[in-house]
Amino acid sequence: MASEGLAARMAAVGLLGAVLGEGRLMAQVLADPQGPLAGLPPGDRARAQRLALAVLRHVEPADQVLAPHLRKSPPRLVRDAMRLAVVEIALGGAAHGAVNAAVEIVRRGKRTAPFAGLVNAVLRKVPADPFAGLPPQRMPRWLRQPLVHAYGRDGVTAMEAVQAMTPPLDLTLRAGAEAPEGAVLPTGTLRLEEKGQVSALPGYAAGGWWVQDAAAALAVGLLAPQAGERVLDLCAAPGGKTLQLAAAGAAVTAVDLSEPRMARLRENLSRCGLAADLITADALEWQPDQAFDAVLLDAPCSATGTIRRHPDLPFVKDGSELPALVELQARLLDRALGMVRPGGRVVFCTCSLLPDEGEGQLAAALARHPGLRVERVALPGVDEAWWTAEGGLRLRPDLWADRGGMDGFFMVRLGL
Ligand SMILES: C[S@@+](CC[C@H](N)C(=O)[O-])C[C@H]1O[C@@H](n2cnc3c(N)ncnc32)[C@H](O)[C@@H]1O
Repeated sequence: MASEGLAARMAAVGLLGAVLGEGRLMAQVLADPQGPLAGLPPGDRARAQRLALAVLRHVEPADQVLAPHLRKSPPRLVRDAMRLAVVEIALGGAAHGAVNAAVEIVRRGKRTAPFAGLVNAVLRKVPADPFAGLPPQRMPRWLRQPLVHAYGRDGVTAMEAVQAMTPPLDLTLRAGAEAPEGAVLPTGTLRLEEKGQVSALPGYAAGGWWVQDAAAALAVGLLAPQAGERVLDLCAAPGGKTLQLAAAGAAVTAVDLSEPRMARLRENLSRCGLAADLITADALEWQPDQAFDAVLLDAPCSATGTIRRHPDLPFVKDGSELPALVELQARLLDRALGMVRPGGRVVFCTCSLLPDEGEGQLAAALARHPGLRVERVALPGVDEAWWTAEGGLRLRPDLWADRGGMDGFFMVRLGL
């Protein structure tokens, strides 16, 4: 008899194979119509995704639990099925269900079936609290090293502890909007612990809120758009910040290179009853007719600040894209500075933990543009300690750790 939840667990193991075995990003695998979730009902899809993400947050400790019981490494699918069972047990799932499912998944494959006995024997030895005393999963070396240099060993361990947690769901609210029940953070973001389906939450259809991490929501606060101002959102899609700018009453032009991402921005604007001028173009080439009062540049980056939401990233990326990204960010920032009127302002931000994509970009921009000033503005709920000596905001996953943390970001406002 197929055990309950088997289809979702098999799909989760399929997702793990795609990420850990084939080096594909989770977002790509989820969007693949032939991918491991093909044909699954929505509930199973969501469960499979949740389980795979949970395993990706704990691969290292799960392997530490399994290692003493394995003389040699079993085939990938067998290992992933065992990792899944260990993580389920660690997160409080019923051990018998998790173990039976892993055995069944392994039994179904011709090549893996001979390992069913081993899987059963090993998983029956897993204690009720398998991760007790184990450190959280570490970030890969290419990333950890510069982070230890920037934030110290304890700082990085604190970030890793938050990255091991399931992140809360953060919503940016419009004034007076109907919203689900949650905790309002000091910066105004509404935080929900229990997620479920986003589109089923109160107020979704009315469009009074949208999903956006608490840290990401601060960039628009820093820009402080005024009603009627002409604001350019450069690298805008899928548009969490575009919506904020439009909701503030600014006349927004949103530019992004990616048509599929722009389609999502269009949908988001339509659901929320907001408007912006959308332009699909390369920001390195596109030229506006007239300068803007303000520009928000949310530049493409390593996204290392979002690992708690995208735990696949450390297994897929190796840091080799970094030099090209750093160069692109600098070119985009120079473009942004050229599109704002004298006396205007630019906010530069990246969802990266790496100083090369944040503090380093600020230092380099100040050196390239001698007239540029860093502007600090009062932001409700923002701790004084989050500002850097140079006037940027350094946001880290371990800030508000007891409330569920926040994405890593660097942001700075520049005045011309
Ligand atoms: C960090 S994401 C932007 C997130 C967005 N601001 C938001 O709040 O939802 C970076 C974006 O930059 C876009 N991008 C990358 N290179 C670009 C370029 N040369 N010109 C325009 N957009 C670009 C990507 O398509 C991606 O959507």
